[in-house]
Amino acid sequence: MAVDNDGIAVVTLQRPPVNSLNLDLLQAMNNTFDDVAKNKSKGMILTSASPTVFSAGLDIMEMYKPDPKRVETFWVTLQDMWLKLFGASFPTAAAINGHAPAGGCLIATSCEYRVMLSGKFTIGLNETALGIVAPTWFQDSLRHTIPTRQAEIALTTGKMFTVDEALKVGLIDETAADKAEAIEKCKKFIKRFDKIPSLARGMTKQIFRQEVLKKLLTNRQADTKQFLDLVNQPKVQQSLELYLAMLKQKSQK
Ligand SMILES: CC/C=C\C/C=C\C/C=C\CC/C=C/CC(=O)SCCNC(=O)CCNC(=O)[C@H](O)C(C)(C)COP(=O)(O)OP(=O)(O)OC[C@H]1O[C@@H](n2cnc3c(N)ncnc32)[C@H](O)[C@@H]1OP(=O)(O)O
Repeated sequence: MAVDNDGIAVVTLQRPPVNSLNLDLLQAMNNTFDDVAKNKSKGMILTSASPTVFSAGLDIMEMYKPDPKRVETFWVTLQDMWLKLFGASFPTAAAINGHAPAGGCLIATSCEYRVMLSGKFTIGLNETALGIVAPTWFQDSLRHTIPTRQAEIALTTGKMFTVDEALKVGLIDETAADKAEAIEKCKKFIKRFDKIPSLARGMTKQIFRQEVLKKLLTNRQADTKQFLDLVNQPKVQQSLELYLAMLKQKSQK
């Protein structure tokens, strides 16, 4: 992960090939979010070092034949990442310079503003299409971004939106021709707050988001147990094995 700082922190996810979210990347993200808060940056922009993938979502290898202690730490660290990002008092924006399926979409929808590169990229919560249920807080992040009815249809169908569709439904706020333009547009959004007192802004955002945050905070243990029960089911392990094989086969074509 690289951080440039000109008052606005540009945080670049840098875990080739597809920025899949494993324990190490999530821990690095959490440390970075803490640093951005401590450094009193004007705001933070999340982007990717890959030219085609913003983030492929959760690293499936963390869930396949997992070590019991590590997989629990993995989930708790993912919860922490979301609580820090969705609940950040500083302004946040995502310069989405590639595909953003599942957990990649979670990161983007946890930010306050999204600019995505025009092109053949897709974004969405595709969990149901993979035979799994998007956790409540994943669903809440989407419901917080697009109209409830559109969110329900997208979640139940596991819809991956094209860039045009995402713009139309409000899943992204703007498009850009390239990464530099996406970052500039995100900076422009963050600079809108230059004349707004940051304490009032931050508290207003937290009040606006508190219901959703509280839901996970009060249900953390149950949410973790639900995940662990699911991931340890032989049938789920079988599906993960098949899915991994399918991804490998596709990448070798
Ligand atoms: C599937 C989960 C099933 C069960 C989970 C069970 C229980 C869990 C319960 C609750 C959790 C619910 C929440 C889940 C949220 C998630 O985020 S799950 C992850 C979902 N992500 C995806 O489905 C994306 C899969 N990837 C892709 O579609 C493409 O890779 C992508 C469009 C992002 C990029 O395409 P491309 O540039 O062509 O790259 P390749 O496909 O060729 O991939 C390059 C190598 O990267 C490996 N890889 C890709 N995605 C992942 C991943 N998410 N985790 C680990 N590894 C991944 C891919 O296999 C290639 O590897 P190789 O080079 O062959 O070694």
